[in-house]
Amino acid sequence: MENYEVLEELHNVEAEIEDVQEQIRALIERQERLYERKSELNSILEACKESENEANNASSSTVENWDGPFEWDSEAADLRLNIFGISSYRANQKEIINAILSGRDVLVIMAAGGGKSLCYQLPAVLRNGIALVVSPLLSLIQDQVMGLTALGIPAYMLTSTTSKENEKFIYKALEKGEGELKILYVTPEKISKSKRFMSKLEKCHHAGRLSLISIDEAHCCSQWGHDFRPDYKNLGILKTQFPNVPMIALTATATQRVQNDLVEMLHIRRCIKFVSTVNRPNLFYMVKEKSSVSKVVVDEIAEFIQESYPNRESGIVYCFSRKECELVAKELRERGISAGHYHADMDVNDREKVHMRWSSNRLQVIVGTVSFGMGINKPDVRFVIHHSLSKSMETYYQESGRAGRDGLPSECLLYFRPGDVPRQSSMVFYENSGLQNLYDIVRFCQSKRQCRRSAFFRHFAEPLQECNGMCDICAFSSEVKEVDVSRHAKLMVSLLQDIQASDQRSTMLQLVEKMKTKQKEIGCLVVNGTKRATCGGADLKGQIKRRRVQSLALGSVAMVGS
Ligand SMILES: Nc1ncnc2c1ncn2[C@@H]1O[C@H](COP(=O)(O)OP(=O)(O)OP(=O)(O)O)[C@@H](O)[C@H]1O
Repeated sequence: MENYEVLEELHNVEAEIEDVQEQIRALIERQERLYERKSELNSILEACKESENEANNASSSTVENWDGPFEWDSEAADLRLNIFGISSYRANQKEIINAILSGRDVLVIMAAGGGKSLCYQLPAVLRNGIALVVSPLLSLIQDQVMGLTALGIPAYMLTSTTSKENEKFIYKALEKGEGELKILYVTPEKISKSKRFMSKLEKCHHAGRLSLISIDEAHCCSQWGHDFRPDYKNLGILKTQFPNVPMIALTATATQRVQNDLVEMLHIRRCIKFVSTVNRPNLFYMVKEKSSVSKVVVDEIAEFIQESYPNRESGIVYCFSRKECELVAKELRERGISAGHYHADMDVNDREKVHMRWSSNRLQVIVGTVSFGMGINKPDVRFVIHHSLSKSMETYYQESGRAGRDGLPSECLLYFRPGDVPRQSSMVFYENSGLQNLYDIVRFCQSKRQCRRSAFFRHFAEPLQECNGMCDICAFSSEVKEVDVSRHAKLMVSLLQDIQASDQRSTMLQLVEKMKTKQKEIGCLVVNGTKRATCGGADLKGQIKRRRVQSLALGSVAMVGS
């Protein structure tokens, strides 16, 4: 081949590469627009399904004035003030209570700390008979029973920890109406596994003494929710067996899909729905870049706590793994912060001890995995720090929402680094929409422009509200410099495709090394257009591989780009 021929072909190839790059750029832009449109369409679809459901259930769309007046108004007000010690209702509480007392089934979506408990506890006290409350966690139940007992309300629980004596008392109260019992808490397992309990409940109902049924943390019914509990699936039996007993289902968060799902599963299609805003105006949301050096991350967290909370105000630090959680707690202690770890691998007594020490302010910080979750009722948690990102927007909303339940200003700080994405993606890979949910929160973390609060509104399909400078984006919106990293991204994708085509495996760090070598090799950044791996084939293995490649690409592109 002559020199001039080589040069000519080189020019042609370069021109073609430029052409391909242009096309890729256009395609990526189009893909971005399509993603946005897809999410808009999904929201519209959910809204359509919702209005269809409402049209089918004519009664739930009937506008009724749940504000009153009702015949029980003064008795309810008296109980609220003199038994519960609450001077006025919060948003929706009165309406929910009235709907329940009118005998209707009710679905309540109310943010953490909004005051859901009063919505079923007050009607339970006001109505004759016994109210059944299904709640997912022993600790949650214990807290509630303790609180009610302190108010002088006869509340009991029937769980594995109930003494024989109390069990006898409860069964007598259910069967014969003897003794004073107003509110009975059980876990969902009791409903699905104890025939004896169900038969006593049947007798109670038969005698007209079952006043209402409350399903707490109702999102656990839906496998689309963030805390699915298989035993919640069987709770539909309650409405089937006791159709005329009003049921109230309560949760802090439920997307439209979860709401539809749980209404179906609990057989309360004609329920009245009360949806309060997801907005927690007292929470300040911020995302910080996480160093790849773990010591630096702990240094920063310790500094944040010591500087912002010198009076040992309470906080939570969420970690990804049990090991990490023990290590971070130890390192915080070494930096002078009183911290204890909490995870599912610990002995129940040790776990309970840490929880109690933290609840009574003897421990400032609890460093936990996701298992430190539902049932945390501490109202004065001033900060929730995520040492690693959560697996979805919903989970993050729930976990960060444990801050500031007393309504006072509190902070939610999330440490994000792209390198944390693959370890989360391997955990959520087999969950319904697991990767999709993970990528939503990755977008939340990587966003340099969108108000954090508005991201929650969009996620829960709620109209936007003012943030009032209560997130890092709105408070410190500095100049965002745009850098075009598409060439890096293309190179990375081509590397991943090569790896996939040759059936190799690679960690994130190996990938970064490969990327650096490749960049050195070629001296400039071009896409290897000729070595395209075939991603076709509808078999599961192929799909799984493709999704792995996508998930790696998402983390590593950002890593190299940053
Ligand atoms: N109307 C009210 N006025 C003042 N305080 C209230 C009112 N209603 C409830 N509270 C208080 O607010 C706090 C939170 O209430 P509650 O525990 O019922 O919240 P929740 O909605 O169940 O939250 P979570 O989902 O986090 O469990 C409690 O201390 C409760 O006594």
